Amino acid sequence: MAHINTPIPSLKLNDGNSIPMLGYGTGTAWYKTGDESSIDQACVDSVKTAIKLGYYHLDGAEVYKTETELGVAIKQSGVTREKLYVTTKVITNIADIPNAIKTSLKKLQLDYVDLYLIHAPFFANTDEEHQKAWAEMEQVQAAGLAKSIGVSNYLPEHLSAIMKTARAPPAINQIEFHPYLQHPQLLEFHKKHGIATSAYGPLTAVTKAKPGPVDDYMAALAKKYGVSEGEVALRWCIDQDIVTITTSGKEQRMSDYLRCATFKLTPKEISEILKLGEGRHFRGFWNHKFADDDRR
Ligand SMILES: NC(=O)c1ccc[n+]([C@@H]2O[C@H](COP(=O)([O-])OP(=O)(O)OC[C@H]3O[C@@H](n4cnc5c(N)ncnc54)[C@H](O)[C@@H]3O)[C@@H](O)[C@H]2O)c1
Ligand SMILES: OCCc1c[nH]c2ccccc12
Repeated sequence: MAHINTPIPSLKLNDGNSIPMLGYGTGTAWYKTGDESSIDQACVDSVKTAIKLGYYHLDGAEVYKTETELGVAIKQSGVTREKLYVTTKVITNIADIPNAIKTSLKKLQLDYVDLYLIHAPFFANTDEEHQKAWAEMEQVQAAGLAKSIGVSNYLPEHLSAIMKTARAPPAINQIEFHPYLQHPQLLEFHKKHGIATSAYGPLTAVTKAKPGPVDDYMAALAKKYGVSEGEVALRWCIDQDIVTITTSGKEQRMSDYLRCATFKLTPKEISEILKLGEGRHFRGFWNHKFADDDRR
């Protein structure tokens, strides 16, 4: 399998740390619904393949029940800790975040994660509950157990609640993002407060939501750049300074998707996809939770 030599670009976060702009996820395809104690060897092998190919940013979560697999793969990869960028997220044990990170680190066989995220805002009903959780995230960071701290699936009202008492805005908000879910108001809020955006589900327009209004244009761009539509979808996020999280169990696809580092879309191409996509709405995750909020 050819190794793509073009380096993945990085983005500087508001805390001074840098994050690689393409990450390999251990949710979706790898999410365990049953018992966590048995090791999913296919997941371990795929993470090792991803690392071997050059995915040094790895995205996990306690709720995926794959932190152990991620830890084993990291250990067996032979790649030094400093070269890797490891994210995990808290939601199941949100009531005691300092303890939750210790449990996650043990499974990951790590001393620290590069990024620790609150997985979703739905555990809290009041500003005070949001603020208490965020204060515990700050405690985890101060203890050196997470280099950067952030959130996921937050809307402006959730971000505003924690920012009333936070020492600094979250470094990043990981959200579903693709041409059919563009969140213009949320992205504007992020920009105003120096919060980076990360995209999950970046391939949605080309994998889950066809047929759709971006299809022909994405196909033409894929032809122009000699890549697949998947790489165009990933590059479209990266070219908007969005940290992009994808995944696959197929080595060929993992390898192909790294080609998104080898070309750049023009500003006109980026805005054309925005324009074609904004007429359609498609949410792959969390339908029941966001409902009318989707266009924000
Ligand atoms: N924070 C959150 O709430 C949240 C939610 C969802 C995902 N995530 C993270 O983001 C990662 C990526 O999310 P995603 O899987 O939605 O991203 P994605 O849009 O990149 O889709 C990847 C999925 O599509 C499949 N796929 C890839 N190429 C394909 C092709 N050409 N044809 C058909 N199927 C193809 C893969 O097997 C994989 O299951 C997850 O693993 C997880 O780590 C986070
Ligand atoms: O990140 C994947 C989305 C997801 C699946 N199960 C969850 C439980 C809580 C928060 C997010 C998720």
